[in-house]
Amino acid sequence: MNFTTGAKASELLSLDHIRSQLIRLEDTIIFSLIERAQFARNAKIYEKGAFRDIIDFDGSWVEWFLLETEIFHAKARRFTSPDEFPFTPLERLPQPVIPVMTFPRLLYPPAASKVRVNDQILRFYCGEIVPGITSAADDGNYGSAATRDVEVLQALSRRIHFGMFVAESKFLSAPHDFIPHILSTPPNGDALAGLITKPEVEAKLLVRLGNKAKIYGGEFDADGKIIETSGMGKIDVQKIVDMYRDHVIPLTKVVEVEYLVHRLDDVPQSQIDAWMQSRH
Ligand SMILES: C=C(O[C@@H]1C=C(C(=O)O)C=C[C@H]1O)C(=O)O
Repeated sequence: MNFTTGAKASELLSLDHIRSQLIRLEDTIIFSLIERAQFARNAKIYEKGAFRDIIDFDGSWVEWFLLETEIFHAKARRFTSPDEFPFTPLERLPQPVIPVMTFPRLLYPPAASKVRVNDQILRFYCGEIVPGITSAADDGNYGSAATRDVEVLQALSRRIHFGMFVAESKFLSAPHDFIPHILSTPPNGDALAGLITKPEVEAKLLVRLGNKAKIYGGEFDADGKIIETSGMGKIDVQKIVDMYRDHVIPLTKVVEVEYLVHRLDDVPQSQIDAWMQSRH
């Protein structure tokens, strides 16, 4: 999200604006997956310790790429942006080498600081998505494949953690709907999930995603004439749709609910009372 346009927090937190950002992120994720699908699975790059003798690192080749990439990006202040959530623990990342920009405060920090699902993203992407979009071979392109993996992982992380902005937007639109379920003991996660779930939005997304993937994966001849529109020449389009249905959307909703569960942490009772009064 571009936070430096001078737009007001209320504009940045409008649900329509946030959803437009999610739609734009579909393009990034589809193209990044198409790029990864160019290379073989190269299963060795996901095995922890497989390159230990070469890189002196106990994790996988891809996890090493992720660490080194995020260390470099941290120097360029990437992770001071409100919608960036590194896979690498913050304490392992260096400080920016350029002055940090100021951003409008959109999320509620005591809630936002408690929601991180990058481990789940890494697990489903490496374990299920890569095998679904690559040939079960080893072409030796370990650097190229890992570079594309990092791009997909970072885009998926932004997309899924965007659920916090969605949750904040929905909360501020009707706090009285959410507060009783947040304050119940234990918090009523199912009720919160029911409030944030919009089946019609999800259904439209999956149709749009499939159509985009077919077009983006299409083939053109030397004269620019379209010769293939199934998208299957570059990637198994259905795997992209399945990824959103089975992982991206469900994990985004987990982020929304987890954020809401902590949305009243340290909030003064007077503010909660005022929100409850606002329902009239
Ligand atoms: C992101 C939203 O919240 C939920 C999650 C969605 C998703 O991950 O695509 C879509 C609709 C909702 O069920 C939203 O309402 O736009």
